[in-house]
Amino acid sequence: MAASTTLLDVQTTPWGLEYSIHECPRRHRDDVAALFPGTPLDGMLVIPTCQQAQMDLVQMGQKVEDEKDRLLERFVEFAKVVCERLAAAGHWADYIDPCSGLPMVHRGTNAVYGEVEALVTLLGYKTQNAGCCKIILHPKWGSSVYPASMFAKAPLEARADNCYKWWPHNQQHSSQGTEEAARPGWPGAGMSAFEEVGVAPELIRAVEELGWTLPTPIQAECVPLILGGGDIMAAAETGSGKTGAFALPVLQIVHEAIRTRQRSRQNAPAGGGNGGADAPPACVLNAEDRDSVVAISPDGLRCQARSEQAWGGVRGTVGAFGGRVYYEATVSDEGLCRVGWSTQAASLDLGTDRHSFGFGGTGKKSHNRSFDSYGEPYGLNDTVGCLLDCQGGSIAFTKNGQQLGPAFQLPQYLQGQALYPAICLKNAELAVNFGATPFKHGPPPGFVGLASVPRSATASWQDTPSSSGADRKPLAIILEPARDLAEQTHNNFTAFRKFLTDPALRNELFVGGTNPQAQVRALQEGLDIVVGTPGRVMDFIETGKLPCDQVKFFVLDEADRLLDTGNQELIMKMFRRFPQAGAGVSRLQVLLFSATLHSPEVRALADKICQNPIIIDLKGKDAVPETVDHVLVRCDPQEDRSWLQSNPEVFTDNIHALDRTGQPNLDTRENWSEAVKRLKQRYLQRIIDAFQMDQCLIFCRTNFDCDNLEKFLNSLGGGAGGFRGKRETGKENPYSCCVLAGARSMDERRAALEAFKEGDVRFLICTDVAARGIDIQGLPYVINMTLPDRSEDYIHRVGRVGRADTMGLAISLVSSVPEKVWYCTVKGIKPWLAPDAKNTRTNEQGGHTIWYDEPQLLQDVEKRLTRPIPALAADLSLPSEIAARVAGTQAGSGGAAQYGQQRGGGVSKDVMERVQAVRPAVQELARLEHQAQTSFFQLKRKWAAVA
Ligand SMILES: Nc1ncnc2c1ncn2[C@@H]1O[C@H](COP(=O)(O)OP(=O)(O)OP(=O)(O)O)[C@@H](O)[C@H]1O
Repeated sequence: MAASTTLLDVQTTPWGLEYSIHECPRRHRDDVAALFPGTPLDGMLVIPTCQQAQMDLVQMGQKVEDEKDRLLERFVEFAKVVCERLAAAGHWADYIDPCSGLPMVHRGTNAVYGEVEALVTLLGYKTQNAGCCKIILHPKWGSSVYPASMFAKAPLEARADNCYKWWPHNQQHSSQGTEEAARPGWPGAGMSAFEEVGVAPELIRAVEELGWTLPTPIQAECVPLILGGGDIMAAAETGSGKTGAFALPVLQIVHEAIRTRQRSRQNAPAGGGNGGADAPPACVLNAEDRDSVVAISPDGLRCQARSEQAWGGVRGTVGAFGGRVYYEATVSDEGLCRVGWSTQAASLDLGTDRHSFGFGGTGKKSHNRSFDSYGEPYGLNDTVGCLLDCQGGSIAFTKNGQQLGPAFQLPQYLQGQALYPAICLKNAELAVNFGATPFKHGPPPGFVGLASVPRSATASWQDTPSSSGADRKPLAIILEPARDLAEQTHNNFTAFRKFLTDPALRNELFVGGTNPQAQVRALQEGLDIVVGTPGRVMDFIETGKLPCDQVKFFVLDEADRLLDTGNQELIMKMFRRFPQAGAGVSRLQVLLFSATLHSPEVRALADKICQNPIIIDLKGKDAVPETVDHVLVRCDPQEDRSWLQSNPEVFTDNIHALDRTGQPNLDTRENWSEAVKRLKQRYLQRIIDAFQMDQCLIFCRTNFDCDNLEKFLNSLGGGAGGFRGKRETGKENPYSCCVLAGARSMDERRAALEAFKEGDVRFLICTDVAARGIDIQGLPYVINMTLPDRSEDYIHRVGRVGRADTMGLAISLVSSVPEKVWYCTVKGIKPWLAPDAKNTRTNEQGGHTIWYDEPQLLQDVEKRLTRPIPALAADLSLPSEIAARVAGTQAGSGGAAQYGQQRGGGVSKDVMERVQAVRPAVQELARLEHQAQTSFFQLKRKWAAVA
C-alpha cells in the first residue's frame, strides 16, 4: 500500500483523468533532485495522473501507438493549464513528458522520471513484468492505463482552497460520463478568467454579453468555493459584483443537476426496462446522491472511493416500497465496504442512523450505529445479494448465492417508505447489478431484481410526487430584503441563464404586492430557482404550493438587512423545511452575502444554518468603495434665513402643525426644527442647480417625507404633476422625479425604477427600501435629506454610487439643530395625516416622535468611515481636497463631471491588476505550448519506464 504522505486522495476529473497529490517520498528525493537540478525539494508535491486507455497498452501495433498519442496530448493539455495556474499564483510547477520521461518546463537534465516506480510508491499500485520493462497495473483498468506526472511547490495550507483554482474543473458537482468530457471550455479551448474560476462556457458567454471580461475579486473568491460545495459568508464593498458571485455558481450547479436528471430519464428504456408501462425507471448509482470522495463509472454501475481516511457513500436512483426486491454488489477491489438499503432521509454513511441498514465486509450488520455480528465476512470477488422484503418488512443478505438469514426487521416508522440501494466504501471498489443484466447468483425464490419491480412499487429520486404536479421543483431559494432588490436579482438570473439550454432553466420572482397567479402557474409548470422576499416565499411554502424537498441552495442576500427586518424566526422556519439529510454533493448549501456581515446576529444565524462556512471578508467593516466621495452641507436655520421665503412653497411633515413656527426670532426647539425641514428643501434645489444634476437618488426617512419632496420638486418643475411614464418627457423638466418607497405599489415602484434607470426621469426619491443592492449603472449622485439613524445604512445608501469602479458623490444634508421627526412604533397608523397633541409627543411620552440629533449621527458615520466628511463650500463647490483629486475634468464643473464616469479612463483598477497578474502566465503558456508541440515530433521513446 501507499508509503508516502497523501495530501489529496485519488480524484477523477469529469473527463476521466485520475490524479492525487502527495508529498515527495523520501526514497524518491534523489531521483527528483536529479530531474530538477538546483531546485530545493522543500515543499515539493508529486501529482501522479492516470488515464484509462481503450486498448491494452502492452500490446504492439499502430492502433496502440495512436491511442498513446491521443492520451499524451490530453495529458499535456491538462498539465500545461495546471502548471500555468500555479505559475500565475507564484508557485513553481513542472510536468513530465510521458514519452521521454523528461521535465517540460525546467529543462537541462538528462535524468528520466520513473512513472512506474512512482505509482508503486505513491499509490501502492502493482506492476507486471512485460519482458523488457515493468508495466503498471491499475486497480481498475489493469494495463489499459496511461500514467504521467506533474510536480509543484505550492504551500500545503493552500491545498484545499487552491486546488479548485488550479484545477480546470471542480469535480464535486460534475456529472460523470462522456457528454461532460465533450463540453467545450476545457481542456483545449482558449482559457478566460471566468473559465479559470470554473464558470461554464454558457454562463461566460452571457456575462461577456454584459461586458464583463474578468471576475471581480469577490467573484474570483466565491465562485470556486461554491462550485466546490462549501457554505460561505461573504462580505465585500457595495457594488463589487456580489450578485454574480452567487448567481453564476448557483445557476451552474442547478443546471448540471437538471441535466443529469434529464439524462437519466432519457437513458431509461422507453416504457420501462421491460417494455411494460408499469416497468420502473432504470436504476443506476446516483451521481447526485453521493459523497464527493465516491467516483461512479459512466454506466452508473460501479463505484470507487480511494480515500484511506474517509468513508464515502452513494445511493441508487430508484427505491422500492413494495414487493420482494433484490440487487447484487460484487467487490471488485479490496478495501472496506458496506452494502444495504436506506431511505432518502438517511445519511450516506450507511447503517449509522435510523433510516439505513448495512452489511459490512467484516461480517457485521449495522443500523443506527449499532454494529452486530451477522453472516460471515466477505471480500474481493465476493458477491453480496441485498434482499428487501417490503411485504414482510425485513432485510436480509446472501453471500455468493448462499442465504445468510434475516438481518433486520423494518421498524414501524419505515413501513411503506421507499428504500434505496445504498453502498458505503473506504479505499474500495464495488460493481452493482440491479437486474438489467443477468445476476451472478440470482435472487432467492419470490424475490425479483429491482429492475423488474413494477413502477407502482418504486420511487425515483427525480420524480418525487408534488402537490403542484410539477416535475421540476425548486433547487435554489434566494431571499432578498426588499421587493425591488429581489426583482433585480431575478432579472440578473434571467440574463445569466440565457445560454443554458437543454434544458433551459426556469426562475420566478416571489414578492408581495404582485399577483400570486404568475407564481402559482410557474410552480405548476415546474420551477428551478425562486428569488423573493421572505414573506411571500414563506406564504407559498406554508400553503404547500412551493415544494422545498429538493432545495440545494439557500441564499441570503443582504443577510444583515434580512435579520434587521425581523425575519430571523421566519428564516429558521424556512431552513428547517429544506432537506437536512443530504450529504456530499447533494448537501444543502447555505450562502450568506452582504456588504456588512459583522453583526453578532448574522454570526449567530450562520452558526445555526451553515456548516463550517468559509468567511470571505474582502473589505472588513468599512465597505465603501474608494470611488465614492463624501461631502456634507450643514443646514443652520439660525444662520441661513432662506427658509422664511414663501416661494417656492415647501411641504413638510406636519409634525409641528400644532406648534408656533415660521418665526424668524422665536428661539424654541420646535421653531428651529420646522425651519430646518424647510431649509433642507431649499438646499436641495440649490445643490441640484449647482451640480446641474441629471440623475440623482435622494434618500428620505419616511414614505411621507418622500411624498412631500415629490410635491416640492414637481412644483419646481412648473407644477407639471407627478411623472407618469415616458410620455411625460421627464428629462425636459430639470426637477422631474418619481418615488420608490415601501408605501407605493409594486407596479409603481417597478415603473419608477425603470424610468430612472432609463434616464426618463432625473430624480428618484426613496426610503431605505432602495438602500440595499439596487444597481443603477453609472449613477453619479446620492443625496441624503437626513442621515440614517444607523451608520451601516449610510454605507448601503452611498453604495448606490461608486459601483463597478464608477466615480460617485454622496451629499448629506446635516442639520445643526435638533429636528423632531415621526417615529411610529405602532404598525398601520399614520399620525402625520391627523397630528394631535397626543401623537406628536415623543416616544417616551407615549407619542410617535423622536428628536433627531444629526450632528451625533454624523459622528457615527465618520467613525465608521474613519475620516471626517468635508463640507461643500458656501457656493456649493467641492471641497478643495476632493476638487484637487478630480481636477483635470471640465473647467467650471469643479470636477463634478467626473461623477458617473469610470475611474482611470474606463479601465477598472481591479481589471488592470488582474491583467498584470496573468500576463506572465499567458506568456509562459505560449512558450510551453510551443515546447509541447515540438516534443511530439522529436521524442520517440516509449512511455513505460525501463525496468
Ligand atoms: N465581473 C464583472 N465585470 C464587470 N461588471 C460587473 C462584474 N460583476 C458585476 N458587475 C457590475 O457591477 C455592478 C454591481 O454589481 P452587484 O449589483 O452584483 O453588486 P453588489 O456587490 O451586489 O452590490 P450591493 O452591495 O450594493 O448589493 C452591476 O452593474 C454589475 O453589472
